[in-house]
Amino acid sequence: MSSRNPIIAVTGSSGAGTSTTTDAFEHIFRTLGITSVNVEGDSFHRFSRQEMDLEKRKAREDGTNISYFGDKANDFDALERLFKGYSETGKGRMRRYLHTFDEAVPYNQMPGTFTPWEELGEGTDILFYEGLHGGVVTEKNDVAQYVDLLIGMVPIVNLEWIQKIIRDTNQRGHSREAVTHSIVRSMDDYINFITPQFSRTHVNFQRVPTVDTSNPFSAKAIPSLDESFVVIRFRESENIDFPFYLSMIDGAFMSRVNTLVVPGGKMGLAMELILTPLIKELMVKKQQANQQLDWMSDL
Ligand SMILES: Nc1ncnc2c1ncn2[C@@H]1O[C@H](COP(=O)(O)OP(=O)(O)OP(=O)(O)O)[C@@H](O)[C@H]1O
Ligand SMILES: O=C(CO)[C@H](O)[C@H](O)COP(=O)(O)O
Repeated sequence: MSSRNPIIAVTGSSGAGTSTTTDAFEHIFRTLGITSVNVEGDSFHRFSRQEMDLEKRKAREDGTNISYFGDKANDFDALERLFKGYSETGKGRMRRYLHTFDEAVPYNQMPGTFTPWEELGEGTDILFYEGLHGGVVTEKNDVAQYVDLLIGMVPIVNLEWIQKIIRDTNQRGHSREAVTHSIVRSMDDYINFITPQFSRTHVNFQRVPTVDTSNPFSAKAIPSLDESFVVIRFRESENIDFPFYLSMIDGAFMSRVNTLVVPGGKMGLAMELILTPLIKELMVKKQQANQQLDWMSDL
């Protein structure tokens, strides 16, 4: 963690809604006049789509497994290096993984490829990461230690699968069977690398549908926000102004001493009310750390 160069990470599985959540953060950054550098977790995959297909085939032949949730297919060293480097110097390197033709055409590349690495950070206030591994800890890597504000985006698993299946078939050109197969193939890594992160987060936003999602593999549409509630769990409940949230968010209630539940339609408002003071606090600490540094260099 670093007061001078804070890192915010939204972590969640594929299809959980981390990209969608970025809009809420960008809105808060704009309102507070914060310049952020946005890093997409998928850019730390080790392989292009074509290479990954080959790796999957090799793993099948060896009787092993590889998935985008695990350490074989992602470069946790590089992710940890970026977080460490940014927290120390406010700089680092990033690239993008291009999923669709719409994303790839401006770069004159094919979907499933990476853009070249580029330098980032100069003149930014905050690094904002959204992706699969913002809170990952393994025997070899500890990415979570550098994150100042870690947010979990975690729909209940049936909803997560529906979101993934519908997004991957409609927007990324995969067949329903291929997406289903990738969910099955990823299960071990899901349990070992993805879910443990949600016990390290400062706040989790868990969307729970109020419509039947019992067969996610046959779902035709994503339950809407109005067809869901959002369960918001805080790691520490001291200093959290629950009475304020309850008075501001129509239909909100507490289900546990550290857990607020809001109607799905109020998710954006809840995110703004909850995250704005946390982000402001990071900025105040940043300012204080910089003032201290200036003061020391004047001595
Ligand atoms: N709160 C929500 N209400 C309705 N649909 C949602 C919500 N959040 C996400 N979705 C839908 O779920 C799908 C997946 O969301 P998104 O692309 O943000 O996931 P992601 O976590 O960024 O996935 P990946 O890491 O694989 O890119 C999208 O089609 C998005 O529109
Ligand atoms: O969302 C994902 C992981 O977060 C994708 O499964 C991964 O990025 C590979 O993408 P594609 O299937 O478009 O090649």
